[in-house]
Amino acid sequence: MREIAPGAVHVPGWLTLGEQQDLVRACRAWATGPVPIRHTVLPRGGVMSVRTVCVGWHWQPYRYTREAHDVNGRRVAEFPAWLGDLGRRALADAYGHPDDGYDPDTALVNFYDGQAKMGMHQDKDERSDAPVVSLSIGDTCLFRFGNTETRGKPYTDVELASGDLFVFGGASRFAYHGVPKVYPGTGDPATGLAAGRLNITMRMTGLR
Ligand SMILES: O=C(O)CCC(=O)C(=O)O
Ligand SMILES: [Fe+2]
Repeated sequence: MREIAPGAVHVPGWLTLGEQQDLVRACRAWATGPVPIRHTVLPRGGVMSVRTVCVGWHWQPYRYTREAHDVNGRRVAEFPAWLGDLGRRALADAYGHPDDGYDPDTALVNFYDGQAKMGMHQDKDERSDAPVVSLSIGDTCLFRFGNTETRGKPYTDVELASGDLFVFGGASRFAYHGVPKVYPGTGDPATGLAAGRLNITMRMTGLR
């Protein structure tokens, strides 16, 4: 466990192998539908290198809706109760105190192949300042965690490996962060993911 910045905590190896296998299975099912996983298209036409499927609420830059209007118009899969339980347990373990009613209602499931990256950004489309809970499975990545003012320095580079938990809330909730690099071939195929990196972020949208 390491505090990267106030409210930002990295917990290496938080998920068991069995939990990682269960999450890989769940993400595989979500990736097929009702809204299939896809490369998100940005408003100015750019295409994200990461592939994303959403649960609970659909994120499309830069808002949440129930239906995936930029994919097939269908309503995304329900956010399952077990995932909320996992999110509360994650938060309690990362912060070392009970979760004060953390109730995530959306998860963004990102799949990175060996070339995929994510630029520095803030998670700020939620109407809530509740923490973001991030779980990583598969290949290790370089995760850059910065500050709330600018995309640039100061930032801290952290390696997120399979099973790692990262929580950012409080003073770090709106910090810029990104994934400059994935290290292909570093994951354990026993998770069920033969290649690439899976990242699941749970959030509270504040919507209803
Ligand atoms: O892949 C990660 O570790 C971060 C993903 C992320 O920042 C996001 O989905 O907003
Ligand atoms: Fe993010």
